[in-house]
Amino acid sequence: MTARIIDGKALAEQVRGEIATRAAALAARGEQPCLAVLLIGADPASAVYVRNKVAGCEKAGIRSLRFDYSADVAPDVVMAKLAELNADPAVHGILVQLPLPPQFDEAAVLEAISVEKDVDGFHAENVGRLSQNQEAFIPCTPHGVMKMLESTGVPLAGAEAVVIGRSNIVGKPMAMLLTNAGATVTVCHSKTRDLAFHTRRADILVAAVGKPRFVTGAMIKPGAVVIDVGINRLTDGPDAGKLCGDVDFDSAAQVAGAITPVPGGVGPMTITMLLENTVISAERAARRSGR
Ligand SMILES: Nc1nc2c(c(=O)[nH]1)N[C@@H](CN(C=O)c1ccc(C(=O)N[C@@H](CCC(=O)O)C(=O)O)cc1)CN2
Repeated sequence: MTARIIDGKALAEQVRGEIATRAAALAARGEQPCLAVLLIGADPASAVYVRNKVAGCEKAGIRSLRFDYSADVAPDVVMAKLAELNADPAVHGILVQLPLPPQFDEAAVLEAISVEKDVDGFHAENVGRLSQNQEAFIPCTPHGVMKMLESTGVPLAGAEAVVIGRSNIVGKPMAMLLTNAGATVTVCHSKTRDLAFHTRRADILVAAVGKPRFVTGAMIKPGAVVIDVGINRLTDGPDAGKLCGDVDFDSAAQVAGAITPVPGGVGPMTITMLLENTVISAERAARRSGR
């Protein structure tokens, strides 16, 4: 079998077109969507992601505000900026790019963002709402994965889904979304005994481990949908300098029914869902002010 490729770049383009239409309609009603992005420190990957978020906003007709801080900035300075942005009615979305330097208490920073403007969906209240299947901002990467799964037409209700990874950003919200959609979900992680026993049972396999080419074809059920959330830069070997996922694409594509590539899979959908959450927040603000 050779798997069908789930093209995240193409899907992202299509969804971004719809987002731009919604943003233009809001602007015409006097509520131009606006996203504030805070980048702390000089992590090169974070700088790329923030640049891409700002560029994505511009293309979709979303205003963006960018605030850059040195790695040694005092947490109080960032907290004061968040309070200012929370109070600004022209700002609909606020995000702090992760990871943060060590002097920061990540949970405290994420909780300092207003729940209504938490377009990353990392605030504990949004996480709680998602776990109860209530309306909430959904974290962008797992939300993008759900859109990709929908695009394949694979039935989620009753499916066996296995998520490898239990991070707050991807693994846990991914498991909640799949559960809410009716899948039977197993969450595997570094302490899981006999990982392959679980992965080989999965109709839907989501890999978010952070280990290059960790999931091989031998660990995949024939015909499964394989979603690769990993983004790893290889440091040695013939592919040094290249990006790869957590899935060994070549062997996995021989077994899976459908698979996401890296790059060009889940990554582009992550930023797309951020843009959508910002537009949703602006639509709610417009409704509240009767526009
Ligand atoms: N505040 C947040 N911080 C982080 C998040 C997040 O959702 N919110 N997620 C990740 C990083 N991330 C977005 O911030 C992100 C990662 C990757 C991509 C992407 O488009 N990847 C491309 C490859 C890009 C490259 O060349 O490096 C791809 O997979 O095709 C977008 C966003 C951690 N921090």
